[in-house]
Amino acid sequence: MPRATVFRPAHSADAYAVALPERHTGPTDHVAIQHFPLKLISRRMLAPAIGHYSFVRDDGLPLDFIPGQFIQVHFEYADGTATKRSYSLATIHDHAMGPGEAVEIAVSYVPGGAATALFEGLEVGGTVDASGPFGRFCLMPGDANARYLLIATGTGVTPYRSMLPQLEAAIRERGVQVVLLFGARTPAELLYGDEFRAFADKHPDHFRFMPCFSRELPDAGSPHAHADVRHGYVQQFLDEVAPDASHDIAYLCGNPNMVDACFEALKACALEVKQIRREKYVSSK
Ligand SMILES: Cc1cc2nc3c(=O)[nH]c(=O)nc-3n(C[C@H](O)[C@H](O)[C@H](O)COP(=O)(O)OP(=O)(O)OC[C@H]3O[C@@H](n4cnc5c(N)ncnc54)[C@H](O)[C@@H]3O)c2cc1C
Repeated sequence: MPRATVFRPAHSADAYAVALPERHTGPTDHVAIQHFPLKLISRRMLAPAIGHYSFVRDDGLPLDFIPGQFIQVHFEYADGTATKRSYSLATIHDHAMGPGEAVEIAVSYVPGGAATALFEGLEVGGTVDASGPFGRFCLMPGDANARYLLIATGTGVTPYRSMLPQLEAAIRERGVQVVLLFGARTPAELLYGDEFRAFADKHPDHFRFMPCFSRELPDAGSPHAHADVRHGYVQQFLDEVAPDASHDIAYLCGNPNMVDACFEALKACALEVKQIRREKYVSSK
C-alpha cells in the first residue's frame, strides 16, 4: 500500500481534506469537477487583444478551485459539432469561494479563433457553458523548496496572479524566494503588471518581478521602467537567475515553444523533471 498523505488546499474548509496516496497528490483529486453556466458580469481590455472576463456561476453555487487550475468552456462550431477550450483561472484566490464570487479569466484573441469569436461577442449578462476545475499546475503543500521560479508568456501569467495569496503565505511562513519571469512583446501586453509590481514592492526581499519585453521596452518614467526589466525572451534570462536543483521548483506556463525551451534549459541546469511543472497553452479542437 502506498503511504497516505494529507493534502488540503490552503483556502479550503476541513471538508476538503482528503487522504491520498503520495503518487496521487494532484489537486484534481481533491476538488470535484462540475459542469455549470457562467454569467458574464464585466469585462475589460487588459491589452489590445486580451480581455479580462469576470463571471459568476449562474446556478448560484460556488466554484471551489486551487490556484493554478483551469476551466473549460463548451460551445459548438457553426455546423453543430461540440468543442471546448481551456482557460486558466485568474481569480486572486485566498478563501473558499462563496456563491456570487467572481470567476475570472484572461482571454487572448486569436485571429479566426472559434472561442475568440464567442468571447468577443459575449455581452454582460450573457452566459457560457463551463466545467472544471481541472489541472495540477498548483503549488503543493509539501514543497520545502527555498525558491520558486515562475515563468510565463502572455496569458500564461494568470495562474501566478491567482497564486499570489499562497505565495504571500509561503513568504511569510517559510521565507521562500520567488522570481517571476514574464515574457510580453510590449509594455501594453504586461498583463496585471501593476499588480505584480505592487507585490514585488511589498516583498522586496522575497519577490523579484522580471518583465522580459521582446519588442519594445517601457518609456523612461513609466512605472514599469524598473531595473529588473529585460529586453528579449524569457529563456534568455534564465542564466541570470541561476537555476539551482538544490533549492528551486520551477513553473512554466503559456506558449508551448517557450515551455519546451525553458524545460530543456532547466534540465541542463540539473533540475529534475519533478522540479519543473508545466502548463502548455496548446490549441484544442
Ligand atoms: C490548460 C490550458 C489553459 C489555457 N489557458 C488559457 C488562458 O488562460 N487564456 C487564453 O487566452 N488561452 C488559454 N489557453 C488556450 C485556449 O484554450 C485556446 O486554445 C485559445 O483561446 C484559442 O482558442 P480559439 O478557439 O480562439 O482559437 P482556435 O479556433 O482554436 O484556433 C484558431 C487558429 O489560431 C491558432 N491559434 C490558436 N491559439 C493560438 C495562439 N495562442 N497564438 C497564435 N495562434 C493560435 C490555431 O492553430 C488556429 O489556426 C489554454 C490552453 C490550455 C491547454
